[in-house]
Amino acid sequence: MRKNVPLLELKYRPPTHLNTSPRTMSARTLEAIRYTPDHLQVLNQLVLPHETLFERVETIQDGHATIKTMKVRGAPAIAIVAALALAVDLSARHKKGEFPNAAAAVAFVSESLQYLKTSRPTAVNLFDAANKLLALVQERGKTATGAQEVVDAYVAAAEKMLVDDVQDNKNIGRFGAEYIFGQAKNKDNVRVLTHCNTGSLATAGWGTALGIIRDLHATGHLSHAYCTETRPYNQGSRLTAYELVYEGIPATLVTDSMASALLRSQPVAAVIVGADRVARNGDTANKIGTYQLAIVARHHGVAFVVAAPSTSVDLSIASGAEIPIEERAENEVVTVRGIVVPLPGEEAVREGEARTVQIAAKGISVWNPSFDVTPASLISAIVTERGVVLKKEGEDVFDMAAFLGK
Ligand SMILES: CSC[C@@H](O)[C@@H](O)C(=O)COP(=O)(O)O
Repeated sequence: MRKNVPLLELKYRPPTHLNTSPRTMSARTLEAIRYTPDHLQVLNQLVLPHETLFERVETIQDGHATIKTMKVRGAPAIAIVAALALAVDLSARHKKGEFPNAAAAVAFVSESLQYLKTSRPTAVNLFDAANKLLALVQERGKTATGAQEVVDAYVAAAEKMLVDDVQDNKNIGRFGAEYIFGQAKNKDNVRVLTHCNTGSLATAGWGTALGIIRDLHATGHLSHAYCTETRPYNQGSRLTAYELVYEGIPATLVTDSMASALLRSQPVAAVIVGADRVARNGDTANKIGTYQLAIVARHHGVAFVVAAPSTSVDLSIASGAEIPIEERAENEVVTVRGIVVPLPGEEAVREGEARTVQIAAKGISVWNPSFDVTPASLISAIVTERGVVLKKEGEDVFDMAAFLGK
């Protein structure tokens, strides 16, 4: 067996005042979305891990801005925040008597969903949720005698999305953990690598790829998790690392450029990632850097597992070539945000203060695609809440339509 090389261990500890979730499988799961009827608060992920700041979302404009600026991010969480932002806005307007009849409420829902869909382009969950909610409200509008029935139907469906996502994630966690443990060669030393953030902060709770890691840990089958930094936005070092430390899961942070060296030096059983959109053939768009991890995993004979709810599957597209890839602002690449820490010998001025600093040469041009597409041929399995999708013997692609019975 290969010797374990000690790698940089996570240094910071999360604040102790964070809220905990009452969900059954872990009393310590973080939450990004706090919702009670008529009241929505979203954890501002731009200031994590240094600050815990919940911000109120009252209107669809608030919801749109929260998603676009990535205060909330992660495919399932984006969809749920959009749905709930409209739920609280719709209810408030209805209470003020803004909808004279059912048709007016349906029209407002339709326009609002159209607007919310313009917040971010790659993750399909937002579009899937918006289309389902619109269809439901249009149907209800046909028989409703007043706006109240339309509002009630919309709010109930949006709230159900929040509840269902947690349960779906727990099923993904269970199926994925069984699959990875089942195929691991060394069951006494199951190590996994993950990319970006796919945990409680990226979903309604629990997480997809990180949900599998939680499940492996909860069942005593995980030896160690590695998470990438995930440049340029650092969802790995800021958010996944935070969740792993918070939950007490044995974990080590690596920079993105260390993945090949890690897979050569450690007995990693699987690379596990989330998805923003899965095409009919299984090609998967996920956070930039996922594709190169899949190539590295293939080179080292390591399983490459995608974990996503079926709401991330877009059966309307044949392959990943049709997935729109969001390009984001240059400043995400040339700057980093953090808190001031004194270096040895340095005077500790303004220690702990949040700062954004320029790290690249001024004037350099930047390309900042937020996602890339991993071809199905490099993916070993796609884990959904309905089970594990595998390729047929000798085939290079998945049949997602057949798996979903469509
Ligand atoms: C369960 S979240 C799955 C993906 O959405 C996640 O891996 C990812 O790529 C998130 O990207 P982000 O740009 O942070 O929204």
